[in-house]
Amino acid sequence: MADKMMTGMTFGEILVQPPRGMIMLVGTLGLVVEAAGAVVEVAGVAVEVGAEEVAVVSAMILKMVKEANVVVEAGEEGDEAEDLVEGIGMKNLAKIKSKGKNLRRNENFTFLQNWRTLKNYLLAVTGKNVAPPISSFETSGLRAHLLENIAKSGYTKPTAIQKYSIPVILNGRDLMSCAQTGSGKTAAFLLPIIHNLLTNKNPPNTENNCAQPVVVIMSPTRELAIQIWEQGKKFAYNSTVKVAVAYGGTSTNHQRGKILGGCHILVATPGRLKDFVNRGYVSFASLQYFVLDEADRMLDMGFLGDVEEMLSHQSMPATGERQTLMFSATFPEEIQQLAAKFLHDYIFLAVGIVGSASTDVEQDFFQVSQYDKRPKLLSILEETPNDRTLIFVETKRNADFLATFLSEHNIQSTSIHGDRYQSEREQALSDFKKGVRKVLVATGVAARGLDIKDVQHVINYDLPNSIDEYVHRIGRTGRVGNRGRATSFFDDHRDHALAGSLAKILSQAKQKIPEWLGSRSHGEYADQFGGRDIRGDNFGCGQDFNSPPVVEEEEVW
Ligand SMILES: Nc1ncnc2c1ncn2[C@@H]1O[C@H](COP(=O)(O)OP(=O)(O)OP(=O)(O)O)[C@@H](O)[C@H]1O
Repeated sequence: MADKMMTGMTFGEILVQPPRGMIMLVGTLGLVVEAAGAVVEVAGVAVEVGAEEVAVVSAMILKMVKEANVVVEAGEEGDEAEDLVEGIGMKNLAKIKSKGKNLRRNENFTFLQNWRTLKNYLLAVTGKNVAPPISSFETSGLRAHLLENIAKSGYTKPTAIQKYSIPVILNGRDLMSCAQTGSGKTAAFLLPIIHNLLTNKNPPNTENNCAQPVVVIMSPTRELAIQIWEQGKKFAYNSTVKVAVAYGGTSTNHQRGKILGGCHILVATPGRLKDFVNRGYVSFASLQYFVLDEADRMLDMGFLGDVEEMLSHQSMPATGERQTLMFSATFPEEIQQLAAKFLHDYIFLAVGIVGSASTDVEQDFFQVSQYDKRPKLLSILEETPNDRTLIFVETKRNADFLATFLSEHNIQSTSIHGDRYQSEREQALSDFKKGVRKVLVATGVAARGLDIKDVQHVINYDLPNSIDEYVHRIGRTGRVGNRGRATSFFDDHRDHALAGSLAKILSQAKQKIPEWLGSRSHGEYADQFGGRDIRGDNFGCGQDFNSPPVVEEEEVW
C-alpha cells in the first residue's frame, strides 16, 4: 500500500490545503482519510503521521471537522485516538463514539482510525514516482565503506528527512527538501552523493589548471561552508572521494591549491565561488549535483544574483542535465516558486510544517524595552551560569559592545559578526564550541545551519525582522532530539509587526502564547491550516524580498 501511495495512486487522498501552495495529504498508516465530498481537493500524495506530530495532525483534523462537519469515531476509551480527540477538544465539534475501529460516515468524509500504528513524524511528499523511503542505513543500499563512516559518526538510524531524501537522490531526482532545524538535512544530501561518487570511482577532474568538481554545494555563510566541508570529509573518510572548500575572508591561494589538487565535492560561499569561476579556477563542466543548503536564503535577493550567475554559466549543465537539490527548514512560497525554475520534475519533501520551529525548543518571551535589556540579560545569565548560550543582536557594533559588557560582568563572552576578521570569527566559534567562552554574541551570521553541540540557550536580545530568521536562530538549540530553550526580548516599539507570526510559531509548536503577545497578534495565528500558505498573508512579514542585492555575501551579517 505504501508503494502505491508513494507513486500517487488514488488512495487516502484528501483536502489539506497545503502549506505554501504545496500539497499535503494525510493517509495511510496513522490515519486514513477517504475523500468523498466537494470540499476535498484530490492530491494523490501520502503523508504519514506520528505520535510526535499528533498535535499537528489534530489541528488538521480540527480544521476539517470545522469545515465539513465531519463525524469522527474514536477507538476504545483511553487509547491514543481518544486522548487525541480529547486533547484537541474535538468533542465539541464532532460526534465521537468509542467503538474500536468501526467506521462512521457522513456525506463528506470517512475517517478510519488506526492510531496504534502512528509513526514518528508528519510527512508530505509530492511529485511523480517517488522512490520509497529507506528504513535503516543497513538496508539502504549505501556502500559498505560509507556505512562504516556513518557508524563512526555515531548515527544508528536515519532521521525522517534522511529516510525520504536519500532514496530520492539515489534515484537521480531533483529535490526540494524541508525539515526542521537540527533534523539532519546535511547528511540527507551528503550520503547519497558520496555513495554515488564511491560507486563511480572516477578520479577528480582538473584540466588546464581548472578544477571540475562533480558536486557543488553552496552555503550562505563561511562557517556553515566549513561545517559542511568537515561533515563531507567525515563521510568520505579513508576513501577516494575528495572534498574541498572555498570561502571569503581568507587567502585564495591556499584554497585554490587544495581545489586544484583534486576535488569531487566543492563546498563554497557564493562570493568566493563566483570569484574562482570567473578567474577560471573552477568550472562546472563535470558537474552532476548542484546543492543549495539554506536554499531559501540562497535564493532571496541577497544571493539570488550570484546563484543565477552560477546556474547560467556557460560550463553549467542545464536544468534536467544536472541534479539540483535544495534544503532548508524554511521555504517561503515566493521563494519556492522561484526555486522551481532551477529544478526539473522535482520531488517536494516536508517533514513537519514548513517554516515551523523545532518542537524541542521551549520558547519564552519577555516584554523588555531597549533600556531594560541589559539588566534583564544579566539576570537571566546569572541564573544559568553554566549554560552554553548564544545571544543574537541586530547590529555588528552591538555584538562587540554586548560581549565586552558581559565580560566586564564576569561572564566570559566572545562575538561573531561580519566585521571581524575571518580568523577572529573562527576563533570565537572555536572558543564557544570548546566552552572556553560560555557565551557567544552573534549577528545573523550565526543564525543558520551552525551545529554547535550542547547550546542550551538561545537569547534573542534583539528579535530579527523576519520570522524565518527567528526559526533558524532558535534552531541552534534543541537539535537532533535534544531539548533546548529560547528566550526573546520583545520590544513593543520595534517588534510589534512580528507578533502575529510569533504567536503562530508558538501555536504550531503547541506552546503557550503569552497573553500580551496573543493580544498583539489580533488572532492571526488562530487558524493554523489555512487554505493557502500555512503562514497566511502576514506570515513572514519583515522578510523583504525586494531589498537591494548585497555585493559580498558575508558583509550584511
Ligand atoms: N541519523 C542521525 N543520527 C544521529 N545524529 C545525526 C543523524 N543525522 C544527523 N545527525 C546529527 O544531527 C545534527 C544536526 O544535523 P544537521 O546540522 O545536518 O541539521 P540540519 O537539519 O541541517 O539543521 P539546520 O536546519 O539548523 O541547518 C548534527 O550534529 C548531525 O551530525
